[in-house]
Amino acid sequence: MTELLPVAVLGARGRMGAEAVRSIGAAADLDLVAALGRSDPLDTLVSAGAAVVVDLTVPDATADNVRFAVEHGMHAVVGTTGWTVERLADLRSLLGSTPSTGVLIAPNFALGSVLATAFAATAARYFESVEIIELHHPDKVDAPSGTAARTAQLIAAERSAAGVPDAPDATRDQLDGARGARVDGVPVHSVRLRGLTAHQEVLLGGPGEQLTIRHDSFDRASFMPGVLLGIRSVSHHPGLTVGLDGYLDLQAGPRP
Ligand SMILES: NC(=O)C1=CN([C@@H]2O[C@H](COP(=O)(O)OP(=O)(O)OC[C@H]3O[C@@H](n4cnc5c(N)ncnc54)[C@H](O)[C@@H]3O)[C@@H](O)[C@H]2O)C=CC1
Ligand SMILES: O=C(O)C1=N[C@H](C(=O)O)C[C@H](O)C1
Repeated sequence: MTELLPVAVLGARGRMGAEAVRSIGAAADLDLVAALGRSDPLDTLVSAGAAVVVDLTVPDATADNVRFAVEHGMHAVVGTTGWTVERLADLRSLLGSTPSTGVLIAPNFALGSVLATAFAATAARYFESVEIIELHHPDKVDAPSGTAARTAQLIAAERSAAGVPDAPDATRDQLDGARGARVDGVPVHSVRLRGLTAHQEVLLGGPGEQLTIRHDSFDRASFMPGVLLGIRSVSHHPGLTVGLDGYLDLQAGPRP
């Protein structure tokens, strides 16, 4: 009989955590050994024998949770936002001392979102202007979304590598925030609206034309295949991977 993979969820009573607990519980190859909330001690991960820890908590807690997991020889699959450049650097250096441990930081687990971000980064080489609008439920604590920040970073890197000049913007007179926040120079606008789940549009403009790349998660079920893929794959990807695209082959196959 094949051994089940022991998995623990942090943030298990949150919106995403509860969905992940259900999906892991329904997976025949996974064994949910712990489902922890905010006041449960992290030592439970060790006594439960978790091999993979899934972090779906809050930006203030996630870095310490992942540090604990790595220091105790567990792989981590992280959906929580709040991973600044400094936090990622600290994690990379920690992982340097445990080379067989894998950590996946996935700003978005939905396949469509991962693809939309990749398409937008490619398209951004060819358009003069690019702006991001992300739209979420009003219970979200962070803005801009992790997905929008990641998309902006990838867009900026592609534009810089391709030598695309900064998008022109003649605005001189504005109310604070009217032009959004800048992430690596890319304007990001955050909408919070009851009824929404998680949505993003990348607007690309050139002379006489516009391309809009939009992704919608209508339900948190959209994130679950990516969470399960992360759990099953993380031990095969030692070190730090940022973005689920690191576990996917997004290149087009051979043409017929
Ligand atoms: N990567 C992805 O595809 C997705 C990522 N997210 C991100 O996941 C995170 C959680 O989102 P939601 O579930 O909507 O939030 P939520 O607020 O519903 O859930 C967070 C849960 O974490 C718990 N918590 C806080 N500190 C904790 C700690 N130290 N240990 C254990 N549990 C702790 C809270 O009590 C709460 O139950 C956010 O950062 C969100 O942006 C959300 C959806 C998809
Ligand atoms: O808080 C959410 O809901 C989401 N958070 C992630 C983010 O900030 O990008 C992923 C998705 O957008 C849902």
